[in-house]
Amino acid sequence: MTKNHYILSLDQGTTSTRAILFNKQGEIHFTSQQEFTQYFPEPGWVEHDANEIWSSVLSVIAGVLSKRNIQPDQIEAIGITNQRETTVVWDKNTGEPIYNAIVWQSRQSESICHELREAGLEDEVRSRTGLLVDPYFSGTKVKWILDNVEGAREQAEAGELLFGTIDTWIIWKLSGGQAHVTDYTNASRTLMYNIHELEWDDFLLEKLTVPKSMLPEVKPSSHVYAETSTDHFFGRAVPIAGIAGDQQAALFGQACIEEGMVKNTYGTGCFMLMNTGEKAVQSDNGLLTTIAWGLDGKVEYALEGSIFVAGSAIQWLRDGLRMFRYSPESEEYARRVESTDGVYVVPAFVGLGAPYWDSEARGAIFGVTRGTTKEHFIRATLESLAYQTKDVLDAMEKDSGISLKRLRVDGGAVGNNLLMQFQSDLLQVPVDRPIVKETTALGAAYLAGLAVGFWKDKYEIAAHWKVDEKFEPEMEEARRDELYDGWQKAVKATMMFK
Ligand SMILES: Nc1ncnc2c1ncn2[C@@H]1O[C@H](COP(=O)(O)OP(=O)(O)O)[C@@H](O)[C@H]1O
Ligand SMILES: O=P(O)(O)OC[C@H](O)CO
Repeated sequence: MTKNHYILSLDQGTTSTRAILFNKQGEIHFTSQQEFTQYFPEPGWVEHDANEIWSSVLSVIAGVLSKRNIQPDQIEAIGITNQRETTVVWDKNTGEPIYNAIVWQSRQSESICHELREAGLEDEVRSRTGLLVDPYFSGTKVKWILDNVEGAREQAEAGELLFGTIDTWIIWKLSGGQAHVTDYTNASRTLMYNIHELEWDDFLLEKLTVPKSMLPEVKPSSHVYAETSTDHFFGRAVPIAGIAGDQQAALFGQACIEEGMVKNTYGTGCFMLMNTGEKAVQSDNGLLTTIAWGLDGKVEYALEGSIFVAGSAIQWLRDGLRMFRYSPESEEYARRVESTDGVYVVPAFVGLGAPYWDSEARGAIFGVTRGTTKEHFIRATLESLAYQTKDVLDAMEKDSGISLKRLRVDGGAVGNNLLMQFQSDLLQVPVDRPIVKETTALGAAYLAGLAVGFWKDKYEIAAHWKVDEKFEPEMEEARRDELYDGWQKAVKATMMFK
């Protein structure tokens, strides 16, 4: 009997690591998932242990292979997708990280950003990288590590340290230290990469005082970068053939391959991306310009609205306030009330991202009365995901001149039907949830599969996309406007309170 063949996708997210096997039809054959520790050493700081992340990768790979008795020769290639911007610096000789991974959400490099702004570098940063001066991106995190870890700068200058986003770290480990590599999408999130010239930017590296010797080689998103070292349990060299930052991977997995197509992912944060084709559209409304992928010998771009806190607000209700035990229960509670009764939660726990970019804002709650219950509170927190999405979509429509016809959605929180319906009501456009919700992992699998001939081209892939449920707008526009007006006032007040 002939054996089935698969692409193994490794999705290293902010809160968990997943390994998913995809078959030729782009369907999930098996998934293994593991959560790992979140460290909050100071208010507004978020860190991970890079070694724990690596262990979680090994454990989920073992999970998919052993549970389904998959032989390594059934894996045609590996695709990697990752939480972006999260920064690891390690010693080239020992392979040991010299500090925790500084997570994309973390604010500890705000004072470095302040200095860059004071030095008048905002326009240079924007025109070269498509990004803003904000602690979100990797560049100031690398500088923070070099400035704060004893001996790090000397070691970096002696060429002994390597920097990587999580894709780079995982490939370094999987290849037994053979490959120090990333792809265009991840490089485009570092604040150190020129997205037009497609090279590390010497001017910005000098301003950030980051030695170029630390940086990985940048390659297309679909490419054979390395092979797994036989030390790991594959027992044979499996090609690592796809890399994309998780939001770009989701854009690809959602088959948003035509200009003007948009997806929104509801995970820890919320990220809306619009494919802008070969044009790098610069935003006048607080969005980012980023590389969508490097494929078929060219680079395509996207406009992005990055929301820092989305599903993590639900986790905060669950773990911080202990309002329920499982995130999906948020829907049951929210359904027990007709509305929030005027309560708004602005979850600016680590500042506000797009389109406001206010690093110093912190979370706020408005409209609380003696009649406010836990149910109102939960509903208001869920609704905050949809309101933040509307803020970003309005900016995107202005920048692109395109008005959205439908929104493709994915990520952990799209299982929440109340949220999806409210999102459609608020945007007044249909929201389409696909059958395969793991579009991030799927996008990385597609990129890897294309590099090794498992799939022919992106059109074959796009034909796999199928809708599971469509949410149509039901709310009257006047009601929608009234609700959104309240949200805008709440955000304004949040930003004033410092
Ligand atoms: N039914 C649900 N309703 C609301 N939020 C949910 C629901 N299910 C999961 N979530 C949230 O989604 C997030 C997990 O999504 P996921 O895409 O796995 O995140 P990430 O890739 O950022 O780690 C968690 O923050 C969780 O609280
Ligand atoms: O891990 P996620 O899915 O929340 O994604 C994180 C983003 O890549 C941050 O830019």
